[in-house]
Amino acid sequence: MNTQRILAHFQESADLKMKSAPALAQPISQAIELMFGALSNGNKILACGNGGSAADCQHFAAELVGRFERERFPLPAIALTTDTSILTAVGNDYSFKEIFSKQVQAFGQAGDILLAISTSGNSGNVLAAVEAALEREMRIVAFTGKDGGALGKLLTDADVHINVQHARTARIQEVHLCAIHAICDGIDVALFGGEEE
Ligand SMILES: O=C(CO)[C@@H](O)[C@H](O)[C@H](O)[C@H](O)COP(=O)(O)O
Ligand SMILES: [Zn+2]
Repeated sequence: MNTQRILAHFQESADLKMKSAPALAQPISQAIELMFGALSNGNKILACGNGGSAADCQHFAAELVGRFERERFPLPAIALTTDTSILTAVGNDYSFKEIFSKQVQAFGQAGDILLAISTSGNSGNVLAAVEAALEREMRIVAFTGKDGGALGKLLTDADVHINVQHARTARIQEVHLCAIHAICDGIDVALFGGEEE
C-alpha cells in the first residue's frame, strides 16, 4: 500500500490536535476542577460510551483506579461498559438504550460525575445515561465531536462540554484520548502539586 495514505492519518491527527488545543484547554481545565472536587468530597466518576469510546471509558477508569504517571492511592472511577451480564440482561430485557442509564440509577449519587463520551453526541444510551445522571444531581463531563449533537443540548451550565469540531469519528476519538490523559495528569497535579508548564 502507498504509505502516503498512512502518513496522511498521522498528519490529520496531529493537525487536529494542534487546532483543537486552544479551544479545549479551558473546558479540560474545568473538567479537572470538577472531577478533583468530586473525588475530594468522596464522590466517584462513572463513565459510558460505545465502541472506541467504551474503550476510552475503561482506559480512564484504569488510570484512576490504578495509576496514571504518579504512584498514588486508588481513585474511584467505574466504566459502565464492562459487566457483560448487566449489559446483556438490560439490553435483552429492557432496551439497548437503557444499558448505561440503569447503571447510573443503581450506582450514581448526587455529587458524582458522569463522563459521557459520544463522537456524534447522538447515541441513545449515552443520552439516557446523561438524563438519568442529571435527575440524580450528578454533574456531566461530556466528550463529543461534530456539532455536539443532542448531548451538547442536554448539558447545563454546571456541566463541562469538551467538543472536538471535526467530522471524522476516528480523529475525534484521538483528540478525546489526548484530553483524557490531560485530565488524568491534571488530577495528579491537583493532588500532589506539580511543575506549572
Ligand atoms: O471506534 C470506532 C470508530 O473509530 C467505533 O467503534 C465507534 O466508537 C462506534 O461506531 C460507536 O458506536 C460510535 O458511537 P458515538 O461515538 O457516535 O456515540
Ligand atoms: Zn476506532
